[in-house]
Amino acid sequence: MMSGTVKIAWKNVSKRFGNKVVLDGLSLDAYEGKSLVIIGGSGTGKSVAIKTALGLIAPDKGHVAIDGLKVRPGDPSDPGLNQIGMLFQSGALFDSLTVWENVAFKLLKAHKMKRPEARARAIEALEQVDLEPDVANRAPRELSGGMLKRASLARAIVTRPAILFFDEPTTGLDPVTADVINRLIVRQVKSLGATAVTITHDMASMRMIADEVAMIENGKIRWRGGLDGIDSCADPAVCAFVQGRSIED
Ligand SMILES: Nc1ncnc2c1ncn2[C@@H]1O[C@H](COP(=O)(O)OP(=O)(O)OP(=O)(O)O)[C@@H](O)[C@H]1O
Repeated sequence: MMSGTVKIAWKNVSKRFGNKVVLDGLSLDAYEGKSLVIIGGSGTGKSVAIKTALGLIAPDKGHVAIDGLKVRPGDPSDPGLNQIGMLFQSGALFDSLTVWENVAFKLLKAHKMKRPEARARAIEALEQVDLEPDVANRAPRELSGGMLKRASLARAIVTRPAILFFDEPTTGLDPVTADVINRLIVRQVKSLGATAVTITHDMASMRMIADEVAMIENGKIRWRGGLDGIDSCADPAVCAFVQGRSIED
């Protein structure tokens, strides 16, 4: 088990939709400056867990704390929520704005930054995801799928957030773009000290980016540990999942 300062803590979080229990007393810590990867079968509540930390879904029971302070869902002044950069699975950009305006959206709107400075920051973020500065003035519809994903990632990191959430960042990407994304996640954590929480089904990506892995099953954490625990098959269900076998095999 890891030690250090707890940045994000899910404390006994439960959430149901109708009569479907999705999270059932989920408790999990994400440590400062570390990369936590969440794995688990489809529909087990991984995205819902992240959305409770983003303040987008309010738990029925329990709570999420950032820096020891309870997150206030929907409150734009919440100090924890303001530290978060998020790469959504869809990663949609506004087509009415240029790429740089999309990337700098939060700097322009929330931080009220002047346009030349915000544009320079956007170009810097685009460079970090290996996109050329000439992409800045283009419309999102002129970009390929992989370039869009990179631009969405640039938007997530442009505010230099202390916390980054990635929901399936490499899904549907070619191996080269997936590698850029993986390296970027590692760089954000290792050089900039960010805390990263990533949901992924991509086991190669998990191996590249994880300091620790947590597996969700039936709305709670089934297992957590390092990659060594996966390789030594500390929990047969986890190693079956990672190897892509059903547990009956
Ligand atoms: N806003 C909502 N209203 C109703 N049901 C929801 C809502 N959000 C999620 N769910 C349900 O909660 C369950 C868990 O969804 P979630 O998106 O967290 O799964 P996941 O583990 O991220 O799955 P996947 O790996 O397929 O993305 C699903 O059955 C989903 O339909």
